[in-house]
Amino acid sequence: KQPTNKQQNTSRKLLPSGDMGLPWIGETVEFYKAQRANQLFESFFRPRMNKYGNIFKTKLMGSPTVVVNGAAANKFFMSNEFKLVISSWPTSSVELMGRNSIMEKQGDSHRCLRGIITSTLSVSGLTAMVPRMCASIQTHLENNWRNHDEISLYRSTKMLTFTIVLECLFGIGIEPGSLFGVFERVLEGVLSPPINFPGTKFARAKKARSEIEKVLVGEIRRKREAMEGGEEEDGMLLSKLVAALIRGEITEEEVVDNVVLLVFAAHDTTSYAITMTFKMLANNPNSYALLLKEHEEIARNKRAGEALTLEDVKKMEYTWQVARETMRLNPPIFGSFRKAITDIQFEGFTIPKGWKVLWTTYGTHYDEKYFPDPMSFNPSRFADPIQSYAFIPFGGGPRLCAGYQLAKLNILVLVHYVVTRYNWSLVYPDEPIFMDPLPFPSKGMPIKISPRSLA
Ligand code: HEM
Repeated sequence: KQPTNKQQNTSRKLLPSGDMGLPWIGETVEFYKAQRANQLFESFFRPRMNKYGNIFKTKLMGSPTVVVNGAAANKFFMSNEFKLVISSWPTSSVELMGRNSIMEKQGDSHRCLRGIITSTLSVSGLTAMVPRMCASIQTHLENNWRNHDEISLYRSTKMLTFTIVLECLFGIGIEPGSLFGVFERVLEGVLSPPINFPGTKFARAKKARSEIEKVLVGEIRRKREAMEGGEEEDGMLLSKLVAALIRGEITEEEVVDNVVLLVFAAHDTTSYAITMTFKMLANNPNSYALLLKEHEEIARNKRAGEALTLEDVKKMEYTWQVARETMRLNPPIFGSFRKAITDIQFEGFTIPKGWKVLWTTYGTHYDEKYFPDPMSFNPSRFADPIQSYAFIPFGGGPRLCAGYQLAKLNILVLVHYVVTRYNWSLVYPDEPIFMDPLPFPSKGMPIKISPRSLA
């Protein structure tokens, strides 16, 4: 008896077949080529989804990998973290972030670290953070934007995000510019091949990582001494981590590795989200007019020099719709790998233990089933509830982005100060986006700026 179409497709998708490219490499070359050109969806995922459906098999970097798309698959694989799958990072990331960072943790130790990190982003944590963030952003604009008529928005937001994570989240004061370059060197190696020969990106990153370690260990020990001498926990993440260290719940290596990981997780993601938000606003003047009205109203109710509050940020509803629509169309992270820790049955498919699973943001963000007319920029679609697990720039389940609230604050507060204080325009409206491995504007998105005051 002939198998039905569905069965034919199913066995084809999951059989290790001859059209999967070379035995070890599989489709890795095609994948990387598409990634570098920021064409992962158009050149890699979409053609295969058209041919095989939302779930298909490929082979990437030596691993049989099942690519999954759609809200049901996202929900299944994300919420079954630790039960059926675990997150799976390349060797270079693990070596550079450290084996003790949250991304390598499972079960109770994951819960413990995550609890400490997210406790700084509770309502009371965020209430205290908003004025600190306003101060960091205004200082940054004062030092890097004032008296300039052109700046690189991407470069500027990278430096700013770095400062915000250290100053506003951890409470580690830094000299502007110091450590930034060293961290950048670590980040450049995070997804490069793990070849530790002099001159390779990975070797440079390893060296930079040990420089950072020295500085951080110094900070941690100073903080520990002060807290053991009676200094109160100040609500910042460094003091919360050191308090847990003193209580014996975590180790010094865990503190170091998680500082490095959080800077990494925050850095290119938030700065890309911010630069693309400005790009979308430049290309959609009607949206910009609405957004500007929202911020002018908030600014008019403030005295000169008065910082924003969490209440003000909550009023930036349309701006958050713009930012979400921007991340739907331009997700900073294209997806993430998992490893099956047991044989998995999903929608009639069997995914054997040890295989990789790759969920992608594009697969649901560009699906008209969830987002009608998916390629058009329409921020107000977020005025209505969105089906769960269809909008996933921050992932979902137990590994949902732990810095989601920080990223949101960073985007909204920066947009506020820029649009109320500057006229701006893109230098290259059609600037291409590259990926290595995260997306970035190829020329750093220069913008022309001039000061403006409220009418
Ligand atoms: C627009 C900005 C950001 C985006 C798009 C983003 C996206 C993501 C995504 C997709 C994940 C899940 C990865 C997976 O499932 O494998 C994730 C995890 C994570 N993110 Fe973010 N992120 C952003 C900003 C931040 C910031 C600012 C921080 C912290 C300072 C942060 C910290 C983390 C951490 C710690 C995890 C791992 C959570 C865990 O394993 O429990 N992220 N992020």
